[in-house]
Amino acid sequence: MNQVATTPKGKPPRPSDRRQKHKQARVRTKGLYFRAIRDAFVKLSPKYAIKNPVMFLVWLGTIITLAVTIDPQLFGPVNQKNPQLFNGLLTVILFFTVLFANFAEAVAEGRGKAQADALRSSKTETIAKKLSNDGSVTEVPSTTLTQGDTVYVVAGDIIPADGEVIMGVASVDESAITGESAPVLKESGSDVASSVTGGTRIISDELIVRITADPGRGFIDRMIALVEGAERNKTPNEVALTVLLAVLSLVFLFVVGTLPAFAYYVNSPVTVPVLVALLVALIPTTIGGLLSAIGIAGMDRVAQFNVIATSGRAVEACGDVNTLVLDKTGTITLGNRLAESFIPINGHTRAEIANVALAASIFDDTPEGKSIVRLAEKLGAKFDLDRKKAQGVEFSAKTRMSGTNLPGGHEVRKGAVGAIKGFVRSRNGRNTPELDEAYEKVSQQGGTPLAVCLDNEIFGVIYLKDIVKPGIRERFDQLRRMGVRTVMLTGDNRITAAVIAKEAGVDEFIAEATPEDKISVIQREQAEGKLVAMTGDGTNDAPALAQANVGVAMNTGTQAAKEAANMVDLDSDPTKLIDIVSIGKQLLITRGALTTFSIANDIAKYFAIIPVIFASANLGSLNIMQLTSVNSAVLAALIYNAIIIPVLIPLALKGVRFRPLTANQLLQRNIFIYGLGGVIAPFLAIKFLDMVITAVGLA
Ligand SMILES: Nc1ncnc2c1ncn2[C@@H]1O[C@H](COP(=O)(O)OP(=O)(O)OP(=O)(O)O)[C@@H](O)[C@H]1O
Ligand SMILES: [K+]
Ligand SMILES: [Mg+2]
Repeated sequence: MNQVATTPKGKPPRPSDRRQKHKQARVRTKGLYFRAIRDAFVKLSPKYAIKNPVMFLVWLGTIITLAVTIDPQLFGPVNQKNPQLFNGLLTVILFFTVLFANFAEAVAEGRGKAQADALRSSKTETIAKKLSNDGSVTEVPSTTLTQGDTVYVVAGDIIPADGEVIMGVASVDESAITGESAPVLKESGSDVASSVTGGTRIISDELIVRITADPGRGFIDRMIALVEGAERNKTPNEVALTVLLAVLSLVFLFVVGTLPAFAYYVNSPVTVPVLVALLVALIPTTIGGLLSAIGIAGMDRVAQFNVIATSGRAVEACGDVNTLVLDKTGTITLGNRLAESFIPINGHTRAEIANVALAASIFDDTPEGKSIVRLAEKLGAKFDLDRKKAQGVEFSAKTRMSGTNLPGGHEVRKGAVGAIKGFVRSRNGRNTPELDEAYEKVSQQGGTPLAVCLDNEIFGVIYLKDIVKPGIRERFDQLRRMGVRTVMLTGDNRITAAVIAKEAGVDEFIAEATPEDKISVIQREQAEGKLVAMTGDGTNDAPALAQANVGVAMNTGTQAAKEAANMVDLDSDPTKLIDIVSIGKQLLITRGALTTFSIANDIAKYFAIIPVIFASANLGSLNIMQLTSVNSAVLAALIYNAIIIPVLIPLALKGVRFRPLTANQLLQRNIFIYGLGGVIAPFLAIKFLDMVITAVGLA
């Protein structure tokens, strides 16, 4: 198996349609609506109903109208013919209004619940081979494993719990969580490939794993809770809107409450059921009924992209993001930085630099290191020394070099040109203009130059080739139109960074960045009041992921990175951050549009019904809509009020059509469409329903 291809950097970006497809296959949508209907009734219980103040008020109204259906004289004598028919119809309509709102939420939750079922079925209890300190193996149920235990797994076994590989190399089938059937290579020591997830299956070789999660606290457990919505808390924006809607409802309660006095004064008495109807027509039931569905659907849309958000708050925060911090290699570029050629300098031959580069890379496990070994061997280079006598010097983002300490005190190194210059200088070596020429030549092409040295002598430059992902420029343009600034952060040199930044069209770049720089860039943006999103995979990304307002960790990343982030991308595709930001924006826009529509609707309903109620007080000239009677006007308004909820469910779930515009442009556009539409729609619908009701003789 090609090891390079299994690393996240080497993984090609996948078209989103493929992502969508395999995801849908996992979730059985059959029975989704049946289940939602059942759940809509379950949610009638006061325990749930009270969480939505607007709909709770409608629920209370239903009980009042039911009471006056049973006893029309409950609130005093009424002189109305057949009050029971009107009150009964009203009760049914109000009941359906509540039911429709419950249904909207239940449909939104449905997909997550189905997904949770699928995940649960993959969570079978297994027998784990637990290792004791003395090396003996005991078989224990996987549910008894706790943090710090060590287990042994071999081909065919299910990995019993989340953990880090501490010994061995093996391929693992992670389709239970990612839906992707291609096996993933896991090995100890690697920053990105050492974490394993309980419930996945090892398909070759064997591993020793240190357990990192207590029972019931593993990744799959958390995923189940998340997709099921068990841990769904209202986001701050949602809470604020709920409060606003509740306050608005109280204001209308007050308005409607003072109406009888006014009606009495103009000698046009109104009955209690009409007051209830008027209240329900006025309070923002449309958005009240759809609000939580919009939020759940937003999280679900992120899940469709195979990204697990730890909270709705995280998805929503995406909608407010102003700055996107991205690294270069693997995010903006394809990232399978492979050695393309050796450029010898200072009178050395290609064979010489190939030999030194090979010696500097034999212990280097990074994709870059392995590709250098392959190229050098292809050119005939050999490492003749006893490997046991040599010692690898690992690459670190801080030193920006790696290499080997050879017997006899000789040191071979390769790394960023600046780093190698410093290394050679400290050993009294010389730097030549030839080096700068080679370095610039590679950088101008957007490649990464690595200088190669033996002790204080530089042999030349390795050209690591990398190319900008196709289509990335258009995506950054799109983000810019949405008002999102992109900042590229790279450990690479200034020239390479500038070339790639220009080609990709990022707004700003920072070259030769250390891991600490990532945090300080995020903090700097936040200090200016910006909301920052970033993606990362390594342990050294964890602090920056935690610092960012939206942190997306790669699933191939370390446990630390995944815990610090508020989203995990199961496909480990760093560019997905761009999609997530779009989804978050769409969520906020959808909520805003439907709120505008709902409130415009209610105002229109007010002007439709009020004149009819006061018709007998010689205010009939206000009845511009020429509605037939109080009863038919009220029934028409309330039928519209109920029906509009299920009509808008698809829009709430799918989100309003999204265009990359700035927040201001969008606001203006939406106020125009949804505000104006919200005023006109009820007039047309109520007039039509009034005619139908009159024609069939219901009022
Ligand atoms: N295996 C390696 N051995 C020696 N030097 C390396 C190796 N890999 C990278 N370098 C050098 O170290 C620099 C920093 O690499 P690193 O992978 O940390 O970059 P980064 O900060 O992650 O940024 P980006 O991923 O955007 O390039 C590289 O530009 C390169 O010059
Ligand atoms: K309403
Ligand atoms: Mg990197």
